[in-house]
Amino acid sequence: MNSVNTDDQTLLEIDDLTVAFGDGAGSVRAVENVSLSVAAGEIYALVGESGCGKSTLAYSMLQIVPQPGRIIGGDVRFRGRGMVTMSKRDLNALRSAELAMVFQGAMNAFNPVVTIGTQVDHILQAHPEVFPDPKEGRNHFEHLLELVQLPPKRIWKSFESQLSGGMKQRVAIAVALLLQPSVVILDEPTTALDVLNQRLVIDILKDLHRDLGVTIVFVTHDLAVVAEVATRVAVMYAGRLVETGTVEEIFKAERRHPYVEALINAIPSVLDVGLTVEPIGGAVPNLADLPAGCRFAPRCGLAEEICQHTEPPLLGDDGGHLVACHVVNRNAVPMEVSEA
Ligand SMILES: Nc1ncnc2c1ncn2[C@@H]1O[C@H](COP(=O)(O)OP(=O)(O)OP(=O)(O)O)[C@@H](O)[C@H]1O
Repeated sequence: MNSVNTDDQTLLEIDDLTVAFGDGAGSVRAVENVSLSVAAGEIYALVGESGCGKSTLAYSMLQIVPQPGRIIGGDVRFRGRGMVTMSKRDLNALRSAELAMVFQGAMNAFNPVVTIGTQVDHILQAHPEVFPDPKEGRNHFEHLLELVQLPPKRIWKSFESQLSGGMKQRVAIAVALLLQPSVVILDEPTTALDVLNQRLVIDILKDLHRDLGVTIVFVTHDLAVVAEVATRVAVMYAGRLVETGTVEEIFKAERRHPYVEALINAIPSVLDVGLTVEPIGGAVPNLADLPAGCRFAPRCGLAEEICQHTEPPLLGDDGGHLVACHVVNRNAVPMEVSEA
């Protein structure tokens, strides 16, 4: 398991955030009343099955929620500055200086008709404030390519079509780091890769964190990756947070959300001893037709009467390990409604 950086300076705060797609009766809330905070130096994982709202939450961190999505409640703060009402100009400045994203399917992120080097030069020309001397910027990019284990000279002259999927993913990571952001957000960085490239990307994320000190937020459905890379975890289910805590708290805790328990049991590689794999029965509910009460109740072996009609609050202890489950929390005292 990984240690948590003791520098608890908060960089990114999600405060009671709600993001909706569509209007009126057809509207769904992909993210609902989510609060969490990411401290400098963390590797923060957003986890959950497909459709739980992870990507939407990640996009919210940069204020790039795609249409017809919009933030209808709460705020996102970077170093204490509210981003939801920030001017476009300030947002752009903040994004290029502090926040970068590697999108899901980064393989198609490049312009196919110009070389990678030319694309990097364009970024450097657009941001002379970061590297007044473009040579310095190029040297930095070469260094980043070395960190992502790619040959700088060859990559500089390459067109996208000359790179494998795994190489493109790593070039996309290097490009995201070009302007020396404080935080890089990666959406499913290992998902589209074969096993060898997944392994490589996991190692590279750890190296980048160690060598550059960059704060990493990544979206994944793979708890095995979380166990190996992350320091802190937020687990989402049907748009809501169901559990947050350090990696140790999530994997070792006795008080754990049944959904997280099920995710862990579905992935034997993250377990200490050889328990059998148990796929999670059922599916994430349609956000337009949510069950009353706990959203996980229809799939939950622990569900009781209260779970059928009352949404469980996220409750925690002083350590910040929070769980939203009536049954699991019943005997854990003292507890208070709290933010992650
Ligand atoms: N562009 C969109 N238009 C309409 N609804 C959307 C759009 N994007 C997301 N949603 C809604 O938000 C929900 C959550 O989507 P999101 O992509 O954030 O989930 P996710 O957990 O990242 O899933 P995945 O791993 O499949 O990307 C979707 O199930 C859908 O209901």
